[in-house]
Amino acid sequence: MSEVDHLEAPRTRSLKPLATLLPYLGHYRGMVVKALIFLTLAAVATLALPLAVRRMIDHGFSQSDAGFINNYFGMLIALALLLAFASAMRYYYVISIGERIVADLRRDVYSHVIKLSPSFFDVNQSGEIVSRLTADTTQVKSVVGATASLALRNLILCLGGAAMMVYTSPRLSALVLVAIPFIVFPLIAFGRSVRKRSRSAQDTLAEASAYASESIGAIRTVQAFNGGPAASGRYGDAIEGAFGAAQAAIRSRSILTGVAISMVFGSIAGVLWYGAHAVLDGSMSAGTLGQFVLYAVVAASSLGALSEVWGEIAQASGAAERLAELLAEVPAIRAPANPKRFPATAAGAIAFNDVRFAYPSAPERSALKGLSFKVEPGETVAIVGSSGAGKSTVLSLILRYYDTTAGEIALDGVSVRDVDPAELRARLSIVPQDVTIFASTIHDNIAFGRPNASRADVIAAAKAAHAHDFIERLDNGYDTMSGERGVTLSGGQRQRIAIARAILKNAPVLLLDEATSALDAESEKLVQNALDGLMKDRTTIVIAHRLATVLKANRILVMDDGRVVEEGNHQSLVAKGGIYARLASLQFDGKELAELQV
Ligand SMILES: Nc1ncnc2c1ncn2[C@@H]1O[C@H](COP(=O)(O)OP(=O)(O)OP(=O)(O)O)[C@@H](O)[C@H]1O
Repeated sequence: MSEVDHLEAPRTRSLKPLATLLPYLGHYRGMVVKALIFLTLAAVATLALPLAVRRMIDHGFSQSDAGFINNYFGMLIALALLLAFASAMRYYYVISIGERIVADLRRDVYSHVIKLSPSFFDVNQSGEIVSRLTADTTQVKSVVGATASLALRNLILCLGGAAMMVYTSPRLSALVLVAIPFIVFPLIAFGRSVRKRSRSAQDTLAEASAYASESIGAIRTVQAFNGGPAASGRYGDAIEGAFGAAQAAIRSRSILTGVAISMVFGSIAGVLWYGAHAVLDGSMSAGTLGQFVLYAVVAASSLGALSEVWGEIAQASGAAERLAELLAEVPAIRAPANPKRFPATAAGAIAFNDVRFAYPSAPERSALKGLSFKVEPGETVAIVGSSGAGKSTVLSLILRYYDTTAGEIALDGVSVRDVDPAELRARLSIVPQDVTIFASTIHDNIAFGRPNASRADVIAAAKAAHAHDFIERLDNGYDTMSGERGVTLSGGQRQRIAIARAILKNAPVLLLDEATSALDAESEKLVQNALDGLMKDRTTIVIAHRLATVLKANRILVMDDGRVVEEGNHQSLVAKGGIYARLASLQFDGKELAELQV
């Protein structure tokens, strides 16, 4: 599947997707074998119990032999102890395997998802992906753990019970055989409807979860627009929808259970009635009838249990399919088979050569339409242009979040497509407009691009970013936890953390998306000073929103509709009276501009 495809609800109804889990089980062969041994042992012990019961009825009671009774009771207790031990061990191994596998699966799915390119996240909601990571893996866990063992145990009991029924009394078994179609047919019919309804309940719930995670993530916007009641209403409707779907599944399932039990036990009563007559006319011993009935109960109740777990297994199969889909996503951006290397000493020269590009999620609309420009090593180039001109796209393509549709982008003379993306990104630092602060310490946030950096390096970077003073004033200094999204930090502080992060990474090329949000004069000055330090001796491409930035740039590229339409410095471009002059007069402080033009 290509990465731009939207993930869809699973279509298959088979249990095949569960095969995805086999390689995981394979890693724990020893545990699986032990689980199977104890499972079989427990089932065999259960099946042996009726044999002892029959002996007791036929011989024990009739001969009134106390020693005989003692023997059989001793056997019975030994069997019960074996059953208890085997069941305990089975539980231990089976549940451990379930937990182990789901841990592996979660780790693999997360490691895979984190490698997928931005184009995948353009079309798939992050809430839905997280729901797969948690809800779907949990469902798989319940199956690999409890449910699979329950199914297997009941299968053994059902088959073993049936075999022992035939062994005990072929005549009565033939009667049961006649009843089987009446039992199996409704099971199959209802089983299907249960599966269909459960899947729709699951899908509805996934949608509701995605909505909840989106609105909780944007809680400020929701509250600012008094969107709470509307959001609650929408979520409530979604949950009611999920409840309705679950209710339908429950209804089918309870009908299934009721029908199965009444068919099974109805048949048993019929057979018992026939058997009782056989005992009366002397053609069968009471013990044999008792043994047969016990086996019939074992076989029938395990069949009933099988019908119940079937629904769960089918649900987990759907979950496994969704996870398999996610694991099958191929990252759109990968390292070539034989990646080229950049020159050992990084100069930081960037060249766009007739680059054309349309976002994979909107292939019919070109974002860049033949863009060419060069940035020399150490140069600072400001990009300006109206909203939607393609400025952020330029940065995204240098970072190779996406591949160009046509044309080439080169760093230090090597096409970005020909190198390992990790090596490319090691040479680039980005300070984005919307800074991400992870729920971690300030130290870890600064060291995000260099996790092994020493405290001294982190402090040096923070000082250069003019962030040290405010960090020192926090309760725990560099060890202060920033909130889930760094909510405790102000906009200017967050930006300085991002600048410190970039300084610590010390890459030869700096990509800067200037924040449009108005910082107060003091913050702005601090951020600007921090940036000046960062831009020194580095190739810098900056999406400029401030007059100070364009004045400092060696060159200004003016973009419009995916192309460079003007190029020069501030004075020459203002003098030209074109797009830049118009943009500048709107965007930058009019008074300052007027002074400059004098
Ligand atoms: N992830 C995306 N998927 C699809 N289209 C996109 C995506 N990001 C941007 N675009 C489109 O590409 C075009 C260029 O967008 P870009 O973000 O590069 O503009 P910009 O000049 O940075 O604008 P702004 O100054 O408003 O940030 C726009 O038409 C935009 O709608």
